[in-house]
Amino acid sequence: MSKNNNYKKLGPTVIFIFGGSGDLNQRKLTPALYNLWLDGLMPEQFSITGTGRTDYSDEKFREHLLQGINEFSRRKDEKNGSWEEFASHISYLRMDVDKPEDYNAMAGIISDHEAAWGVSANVLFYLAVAPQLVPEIATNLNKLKKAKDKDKARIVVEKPFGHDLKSAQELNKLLTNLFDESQIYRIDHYLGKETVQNILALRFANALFEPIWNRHYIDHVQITAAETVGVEDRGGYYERSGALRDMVQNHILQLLCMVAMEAPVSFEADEIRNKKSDVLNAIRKIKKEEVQKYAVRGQYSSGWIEGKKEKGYREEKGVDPDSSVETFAAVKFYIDNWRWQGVPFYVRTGKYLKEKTTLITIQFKEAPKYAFPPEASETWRANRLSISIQPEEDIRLLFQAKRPGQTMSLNPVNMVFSYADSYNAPQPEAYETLLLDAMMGNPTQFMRGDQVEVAWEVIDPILDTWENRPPVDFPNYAPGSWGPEDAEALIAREGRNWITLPPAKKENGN
Ligand SMILES: NC(=O)C1=CN([C@@H]2O[C@H](COP(=O)(O)OP(=O)(O)OC[C@H]3O[C@@H](n4cnc5c(N)ncnc54)[C@H](OP(=O)(O)O)[C@@H]3O)[C@@H](O)[C@H]2O)C=CC1
Ligand SMILES: O=C1O[C@H](COP(=O)(O)O)[C@@H](O)[C@H](O)[C@H]1O
Repeated sequence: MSKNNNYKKLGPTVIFIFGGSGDLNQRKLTPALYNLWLDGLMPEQFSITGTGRTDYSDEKFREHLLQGINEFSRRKDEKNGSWEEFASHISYLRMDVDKPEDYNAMAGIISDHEAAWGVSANVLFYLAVAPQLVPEIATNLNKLKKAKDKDKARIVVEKPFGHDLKSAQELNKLLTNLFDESQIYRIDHYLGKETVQNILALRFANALFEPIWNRHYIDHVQITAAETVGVEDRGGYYERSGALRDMVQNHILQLLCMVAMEAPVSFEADEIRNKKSDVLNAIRKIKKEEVQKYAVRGQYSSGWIEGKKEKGYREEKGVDPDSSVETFAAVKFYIDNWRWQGVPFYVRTGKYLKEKTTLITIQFKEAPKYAFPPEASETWRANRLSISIQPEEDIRLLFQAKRPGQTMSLNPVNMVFSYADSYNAPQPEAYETLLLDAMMGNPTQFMRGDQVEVAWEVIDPILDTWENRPPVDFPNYAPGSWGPEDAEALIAREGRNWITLPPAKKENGN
């Protein structure tokens, strides 16, 4: 959003990353800042300080981050001195967020930079830590004079925001007591993905989809966010989270909002957020006694993927050997408003699934009258719009076509828009877009407090029910599968099936 529209040169900025020694910083945040710097989008004067309890020297910390650049960044270290120059802006501060005295060093870092630069700097506090640490950090930050400067200081809070509705409400209350709402950036990195932002362009910059984008023409919507990795080293975090909190409460509900929202009248931050809030408010709350009908949970066992034996979730580091935390979740939602009444939205997400794919499918209804001979085609459900968010980045419109030949034989074909074929330039990563937005003070693609709370209201009954009714059949899916059988049944009993897509280039040759 920020890049072309209203990019302006940023003022001197001091960045602190709480959780600097953690996975997110190594995997996404530092690579994003590095790419912004390579693209000339970082401020002229800036510093980045990572924090954590791990005992790093500045040098070791930079080495750790360089590994992340080489493994995860869209641009690796080209060994031309760029990384060294960028890394000279990075330092490490060993601190425990629970110790108020450790925050004094932060005040010192800010004032040292301001003295060296001769200006009052902007400060970005990025909280890349588990939600239970956020209240402590926010309370301690509030004692720093600079953090209270609403024109200069911003606080980015990672998802999940809170642990449930109650804690999210408490956290919102705490943060808005301590800081001005304009300083608080609740991040959901899916909102920074190019392909996600493009949903707004697809829907609201084209007139052709709107007339059919409703219950009269759409049979159902599917959202799949599948990963081929397990929880890796994040067992400690995941044990307090699970798939529903980690992915559905935030990323998946935000995707659902993008598909289901009404047209905004402007691109003002609050206008977009209001339209999304309307969707979240209209999602039917699942009654506790109906959770089993609407939601399915799963946990991966040990098993083989690509010739390699993988551990079951219960054997992962930091995980309780009897854990009932779900690594897979599928839910059927309904949105009770005029546009979507009666249209099911099936969503699913999980670790160690068969494919890495984030895919939104809009399945249109059957043709009202099929004049072709029945043998012409096996399917009447041929009209489908597939929005591939990642790793394929394309949009496909599936429709029936006549096969060449003397018989009337039909088969579905795709009209494809592919990012790679249409644009040469590499796409920025989500965190690049969002970090730039946060530095610029553009909150459009961040969550407002009320949105987060309503999303918890949607999820809480499922969480409560699952927590109070431990699963009897865990583990219940093998790595490399599409999750538990019950997830297939959730959709199959309504005469539908989960849709996955082959790479676009292979699909049309049939
Ligand atoms: N990893 C990812 O791909 C993504 C993560 N997120 C979110 O980011 C957040 C962090 O996740 P992730 O990086 O994976 O988690 P990690 O467990 O890898 O990192 C947690 C960080 O918190 C720090 N920390 C924990 N306790 C303290 C303490 N008492 N004092 C100081 N620092 C502390 C750790 O530092 P140390 O151990 O050195 O003390 C570490 O740097 C989560 O909310 C997650 O949902 C969001 C999107 C993607
Ligand atoms: O927020 C999270 O997202 C990642 C998946 O992000 P993606 O951009 O690679 O799709 C997920 O692995 C992680 O568990 C979760 O915390």
